[in-house]
Amino acid sequence: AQSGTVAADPQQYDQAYLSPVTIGNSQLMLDFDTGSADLWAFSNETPASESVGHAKYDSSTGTELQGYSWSITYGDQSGAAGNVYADKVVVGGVTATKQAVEAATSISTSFSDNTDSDGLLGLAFSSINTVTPKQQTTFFDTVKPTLAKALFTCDLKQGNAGSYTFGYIDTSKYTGSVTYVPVDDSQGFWSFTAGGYSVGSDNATSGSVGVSIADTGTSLLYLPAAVAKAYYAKAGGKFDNQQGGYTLPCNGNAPDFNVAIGGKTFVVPGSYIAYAPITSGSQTCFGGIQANTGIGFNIFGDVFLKAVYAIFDVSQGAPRLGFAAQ
Ligand SMILES: CC[C@H](C)[C@H](NC(=O)[C@H](C)NC(=O)[C@@H](CCSC)NC[C@@H](N)Cc1ccccc1)C(=O)O
Repeated sequence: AQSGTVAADPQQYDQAYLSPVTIGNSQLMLDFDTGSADLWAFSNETPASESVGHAKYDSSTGTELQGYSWSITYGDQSGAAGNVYADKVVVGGVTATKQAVEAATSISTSFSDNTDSDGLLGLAFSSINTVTPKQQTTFFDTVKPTLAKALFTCDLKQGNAGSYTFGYIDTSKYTGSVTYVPVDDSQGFWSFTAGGYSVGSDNATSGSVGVSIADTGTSLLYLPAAVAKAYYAKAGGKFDNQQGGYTLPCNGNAPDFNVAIGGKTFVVPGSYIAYAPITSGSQTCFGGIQANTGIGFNIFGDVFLKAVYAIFDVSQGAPRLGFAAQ
């Protein structure tokens, strides 16, 4: 049975985390994304003008799935599209001998401009994979039957290399016990329900954060508008239309954000919420907590995930998420 671990290297401000992946004979840095289910990469089929500075998948090692195609759009209106190959994919020593690899023939500018990332490796449920005429499986679903345990874990860090594991839980990566919560995979996401919250030291959690997805491919923590408002009221922040979100002082006094999941309280340090100066050298920071307006659910992105050890587990049949403090 297979198991393995791979580094997750942070970009500036932990905007995204990139991991080395071998596809055929190509070495690429991919953004592992539990919020989508396509494995796509810059390729020899991507226009040169769109792939400057990127490593590219050389599809000559793959077997083209004739007549297959893919096209994906993300919440930030970015996206990509292209053709499909079956090829060998290796992540941290775990091998998928015939994985659907989606070679991009067109890519939106936000991906072309981010030269650290050579594509995405989707880890949501394969039910939202975009390949037609026959939907394909994610890397995790492809290797799942061969894994020692049908699960993968995520250990992201603030400003430091973290890791993903496949097939095993690294008990040295967390403290205390793991709290498991049920996952509703009906929309293809790792969706769970978060409970009450509190700001700073006042521990009387109030309200209910509600339906949330765990999304390693989203940088920030998107919460109900009322919760974001309550946080920034305590943090001395304000909604800045020009910045398109809440900002707060970068002065190191941002209060922690506490949220109950499965009856256990997890703490997002205030230092993660003073996310990044709005312009370099500014004393005003863009907030790591923003309102989920227009999304319809909360997104527990990297600002939250780097505060915990997360276990994406289908070993029990029904999918579940495990969280532990790190
Ligand atoms: C507007 C598109 C909606 C959101 C929907 N798409 C999705 O839900 C896709 C699969 N997932 C996503 O757009 C989001 C989760 C839902 S947010 C509304 N996760 C993937 C995102 N983090 C990938 C990414 C990584 C780096 C840079 C940018 C984007 C659809 O196709 O209908």
